[in-house]
Amino acid sequence: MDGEWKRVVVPLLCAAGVSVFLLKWTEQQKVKRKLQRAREKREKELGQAKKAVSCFKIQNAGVDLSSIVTLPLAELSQQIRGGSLQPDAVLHAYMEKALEVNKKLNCATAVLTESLKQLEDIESHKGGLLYGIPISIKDNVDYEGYDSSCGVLTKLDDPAVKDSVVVSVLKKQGAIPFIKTNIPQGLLNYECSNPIYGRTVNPCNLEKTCGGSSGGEGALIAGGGSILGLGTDIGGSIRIPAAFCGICGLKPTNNRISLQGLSSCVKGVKTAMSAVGPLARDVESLALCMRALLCTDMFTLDPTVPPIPFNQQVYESSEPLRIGYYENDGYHQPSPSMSRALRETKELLEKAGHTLIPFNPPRIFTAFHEFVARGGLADGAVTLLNHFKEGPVDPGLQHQVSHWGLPKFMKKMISLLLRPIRRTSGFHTI
Ligand SMILES: CCCCCC/C=C\CCCCCCCC(=O)NCCO
Repeated sequence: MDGEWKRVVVPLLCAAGVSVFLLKWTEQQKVKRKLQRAREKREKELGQAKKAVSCFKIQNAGVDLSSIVTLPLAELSQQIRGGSLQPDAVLHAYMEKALEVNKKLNCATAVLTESLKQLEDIESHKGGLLYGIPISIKDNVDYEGYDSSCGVLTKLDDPAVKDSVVVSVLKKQGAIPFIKTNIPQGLLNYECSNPIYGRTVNPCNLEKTCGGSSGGEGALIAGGGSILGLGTDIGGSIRIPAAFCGICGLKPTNNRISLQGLSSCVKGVKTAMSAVGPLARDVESLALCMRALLCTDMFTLDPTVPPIPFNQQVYESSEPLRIGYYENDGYHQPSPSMSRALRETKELLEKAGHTLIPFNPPRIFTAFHEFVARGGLADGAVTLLNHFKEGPVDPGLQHQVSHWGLPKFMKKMISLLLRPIRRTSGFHTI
């Protein structure tokens, strides 16, 4: 009897072991293939862009593309409008520069080769505020036919069915979105790395991060490969890469600019919402982008956006302003260099005649832990974690993902244990 039992169970156990191994191996192969497909797609687009630039250069030997990318946005726009520069030359000039910058910084997730087709009827947008201006968009901003990957495998091979409202409006204004830029996985980090497209680095120092989550934008624009870009920001995702890369960025009030057609790994969060905003080399360019976006087309395409146009009068006014500022929010510690920069800015503004008023932002602890962490993970992080199940987690996010994935009773226990020191630890909310 003893021997018979073994003869049945041992092969069964072996078969089960082999099946589990095969299943795991098949899953791993599937993940590898998916990653490879995404990377090959990007390589193909980069190759197509390179070819398009070469062809353009052969056919237009007299055009100096390298001088085009040195022009500030206002001047570039003026020259295109005046006819001394052609939109096709400008687009190819930026494509060439973006390819060069991407080689160094790894900041692109896709080249929108569709943009070359947009040139065919670009003349019909001659009245637009951004007529003929090539622009970059962050990976999570939907552009028809392209993935908005957010750096997770679940969102690959799932191209957007239509343009986001911001892309539609900018196209109507004559802008030509030509490249999508890299992000940290899940858009939840101030670094810029994900397992699909890798890490983007800072153009000022290749050893350093470009910041995140709109890190690809920061790097590409600061490197000279784009003149204007769109990012998104909840807790610093436009402002941090802009600061790290030495360019300008604006996080407008939430829903000042339409959020329709933006991809994310969390759904329905109302307590800490993302905002769309521009990044560029100078403030004037940010203002031009806001002016272009805040138009009837946007208010019609997305009726949830308050129809308040850009206030040119306020923007141009030289009236002295009362400006609120704080040096430290009592929660996130600024580095000494940040404090110094803030003080220097304050002094410059005062010298220019403005009044600077210190204030303490109220209840930062509550804002972060209750609104961002608790609100963002209100379903016990189920939605977010589902996006990480299929494939590799970026090392920069592994720590957080492991915490989010702990069984509920363990989270409760740790939360109880940490409650006495709740002001210095946020674990009980996460
Ligand atoms: C609203 C989503 C929050 C998910 C909760 C995660 C909990 C803690 C991590 C907070 C990190 C927030 C980083 C936000 C970065 C950012 O601004 N991303 C922009 C996305 O458009």
